[in-house]
Amino acid sequence: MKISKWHGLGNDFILTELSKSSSFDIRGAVERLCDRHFGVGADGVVTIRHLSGNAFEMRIYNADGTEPEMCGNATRCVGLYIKRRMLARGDEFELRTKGGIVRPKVLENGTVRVDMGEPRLLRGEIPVAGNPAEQAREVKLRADGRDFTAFCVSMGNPHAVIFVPDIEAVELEKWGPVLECDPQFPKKINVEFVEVRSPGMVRMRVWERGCGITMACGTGSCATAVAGHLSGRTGSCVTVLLDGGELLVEHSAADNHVYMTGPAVEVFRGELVEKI
Ligand SMILES: N[C@@H](CCC[C@H](N)C(=O)O)C(=O)O
Repeated sequence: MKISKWHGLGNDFILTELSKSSSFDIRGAVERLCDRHFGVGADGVVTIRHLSGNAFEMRIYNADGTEPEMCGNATRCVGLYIKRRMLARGDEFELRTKGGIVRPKVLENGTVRVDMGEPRLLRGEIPVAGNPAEQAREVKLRADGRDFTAFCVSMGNPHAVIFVPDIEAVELEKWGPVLECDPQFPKKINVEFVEVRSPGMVRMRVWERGCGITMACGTGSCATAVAGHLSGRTGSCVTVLLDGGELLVEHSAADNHVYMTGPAVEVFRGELVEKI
């Protein structure tokens, strides 16, 4: 099996391409592949399949083997993969995912801008317990004897954005796993702690569902930008400072879509020795 290793700001993936007719199911091997001692090592596995023209199917699996709906950093990696391998014409592609359709565009400087579509704000869409037709802007949470208020947003996958005065005081490894599994989130949730530095800049750290702490989260950055914008804490365009680097995210007033721009890096290409 041919693979390549990619990362978006240190959020790393094993990427493999499937043929149109392949019925190969990688799920059973994901945990082993992502193991940093006994496998290749990664936060997740991504498969892509060419459908037709510029349209591709993208699927993502977390390091624990679960299958989330969407992954922002992977969409940039897949965009650049398609362009480099010349799998389709031009610079703009359509990725069909379980969380909806997104459109990466490879820019002249090699970074990738992705149209991530519209954020979903209703409890029923995210999902968050409670009235499915209401928004979840002030969800009360508790972990380790502390109270938190989260602004929940789905970018195809679910996020709880928690604004804090001081990111350095956040005990991510302690609070993250508790909040991820709060019973108000029937599909669990990704947890972002965010310190607003200015209307155009935030510092964010993430606890990802199915992975734990990662160096960056693309969908989490988009959810953060939406929560910051709609709650009046930031403008519509923010630089998100992550452990692994920076993303630029715009929540457009013109079409209500979220646009994420940042790097994608191919680290190596290889072949798995073990048959999976
Ligand atoms: N790192 C990703 C998100 C990956 C999926 C997430 N762990 C989930 O379970 O929803 C990103 O860059 O968006």
